[in-house]
Amino acid sequence: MTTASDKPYLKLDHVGKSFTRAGVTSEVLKDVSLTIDRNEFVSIIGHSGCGKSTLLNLVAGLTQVSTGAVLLEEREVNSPGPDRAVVFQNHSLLPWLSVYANVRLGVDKVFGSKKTRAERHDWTMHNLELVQMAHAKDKRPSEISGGMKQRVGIARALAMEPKVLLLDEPFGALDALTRAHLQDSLMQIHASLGNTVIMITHDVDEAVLLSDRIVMMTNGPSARIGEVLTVELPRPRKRLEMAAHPTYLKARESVLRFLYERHRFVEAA
Ligand SMILES: Nc1ncnc2c1ncn2[C@@H]1O[C@H](COP(=O)(O)OP(=O)(O)OP(=O)(O)O)[C@@H](O)[C@H]1O
Repeated sequence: MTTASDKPYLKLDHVGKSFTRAGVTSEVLKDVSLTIDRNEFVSIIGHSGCGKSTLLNLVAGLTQVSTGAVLLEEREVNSPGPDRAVVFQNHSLLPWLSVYANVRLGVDKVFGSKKTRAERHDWTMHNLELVQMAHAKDKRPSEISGGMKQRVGIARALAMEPKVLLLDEPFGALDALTRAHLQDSLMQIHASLGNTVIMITHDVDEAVLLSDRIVMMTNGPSARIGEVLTVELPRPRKRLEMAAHPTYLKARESVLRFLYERHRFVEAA
């Protein structure tokens, strides 16, 4: 018997994407198929320029597929929507608004007719508290650090209660310590809210620590999924315990071998 839970939550069905510029067509992605379960945390890793952001933009609905389809709960995705929130590497907060107003903007957009003003205020504060930024609610983006801006960007995305959270190298521009703190926060948020997350990263340790599965892309052009690794580590995961865990080390080695042996990046001449 088929039940609702048997159906794929998010499905990339033979997705291809080409861009045409000045009459020249280049195929970036070719025949990418993947199904992602509700609550799953999936990382996408691959060399620079292989098409990771393109893939995320297709799921976000910011770009259209050339072939195949993206389906969320069996409905085709072909435009952006609040059910899929994106957090970019370069925090995209509105500089003239306070931290609070940046999050509240998204809350009003999604819940304007469903929640009262007081409820929208409480929900905004709740999400700022989730990322430990409530104390800075009245500050402008220029008055807070890069890590804090990224926290606010995540709060803004979470506050919209998206079905899928799309993270495009969210911690890429941060120092190692801040990055570690935010990774820990993200793991806690994922554990308590059970979001479905797709995260692009270049950081092998980040991918192994956070993910249920790691999708490894081949080099472009015409990039495809080369391998998918399931990370069989129990949760909650503690970074210090993981560092010496045999499963962690094995997963890390598999990803490194994929990237640096089997699909080594060769700079175009
Ligand atoms: N709008 C566009 N028009 C034309 N080409 C594009 C467009 N967007 C992306 N591309 C091309 O698609 C390829 C993949 O780009 P994409 O940004 O998806 O790669 P990436 O894997 O995310 O790279 P990085 O890791 O460096 O961020 C590149 O060759 C890029 O030039």
